[in-house]
Amino acid sequence: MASKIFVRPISIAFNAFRNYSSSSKLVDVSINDKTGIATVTMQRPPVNSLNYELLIELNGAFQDLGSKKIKGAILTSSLKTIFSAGLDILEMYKPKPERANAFWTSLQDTWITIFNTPYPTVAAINGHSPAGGCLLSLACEYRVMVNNYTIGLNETKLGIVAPFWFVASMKNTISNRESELALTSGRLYKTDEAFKVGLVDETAENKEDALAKAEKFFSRFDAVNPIARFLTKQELRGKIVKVGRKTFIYKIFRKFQICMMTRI
Ligand SMILES: CCCCCCCCCCCCC/C=C/C(=O)SCCNC(=O)CCNC(=O)[C@H](O)C(C)(C)COP(=O)(O)OP(=O)(O)OC[C@H]1O[C@@H](n2cnc3c(N)ncnc32)[C@H](O)[C@@H]1OP(=O)(O)O
Repeated sequence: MASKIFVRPISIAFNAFRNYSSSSKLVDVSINDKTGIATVTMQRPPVNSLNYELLIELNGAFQDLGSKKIKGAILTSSLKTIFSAGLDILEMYKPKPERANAFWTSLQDTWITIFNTPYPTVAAINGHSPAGGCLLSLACEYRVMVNNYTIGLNETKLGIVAPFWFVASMKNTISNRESELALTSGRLYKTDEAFKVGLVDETAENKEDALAKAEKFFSRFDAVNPIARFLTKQELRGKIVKVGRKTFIYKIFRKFQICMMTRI
């Protein structure tokens, strides 16, 4: 039996941008009472493009799950053929500086939250997952992807530069060499190709199969102390988050991105 939990309303999560708040539910969160597994489902048709509101809801959902006793969380999509199309291009087209700032902050915060959860995470990638969609899946600990879709950081093909924390997330998952080849060419991998290089950990026939495989991943930790597990995760991922969040370069880079966005 699955119980629903409410995602924090956008207006409360980010009062400074009340004008942009939305009451629509872009993220569904359910927790299976029997298994203790949470499923976080993005539901922003047509392509789950990541706008400010969706990011705020996603961040809130993963943060709230930190206060629940869950076994793990699965990130997936309600759409038939798309996991997420990445950043909402409309957010990058002539935005107001405040909106651009809020958008980038929400993107970075969401990445940090998912990358750093105390509980295990799996992306059940049930559709195409370019750019920011790929980033979301890389923030999870494990990826199961349905056959015959595409995934990757294709920014160079769009004439844009993937921020260094996108790159760091890729390098945290596949080799430096493969990351270089993939990022410089803006490669989108098909599911089987992504599996071969380790960008995804398992392939699946369909969404149900992906969810079942995702659930199975959590059983690896049945005999593991959750605090020891989390501290180990932090040991492995902490440096990347620190670089992503605090450095001077990060601040400069963000200013640069916002500057680019507001000038286009
Ligand atoms: C991108 C230029 C911005 C320049 C600004 C530069 C500033 C610096 C910023 C630096 C940013 C760095 C990091 C960037 C990360 C990103 O995530 S960028 C976004 C990258 N995303 C993509 O490349 C995906 C593009 N979309 C697709 O490949 C396909 O749409 C799909 C996801 C595979 C789905 O295909 P299909 O099922 O055939 O549907 P479509 O008909 O193509 O699309 C349906 C409608 O959805 C709209 N749409 C698609 N993607 C997006 C998106 N990312 N944002 C907003 N809207 C999107 C598409 O236009 C269709 O709309 P309608 O025509 O109105 O139906």
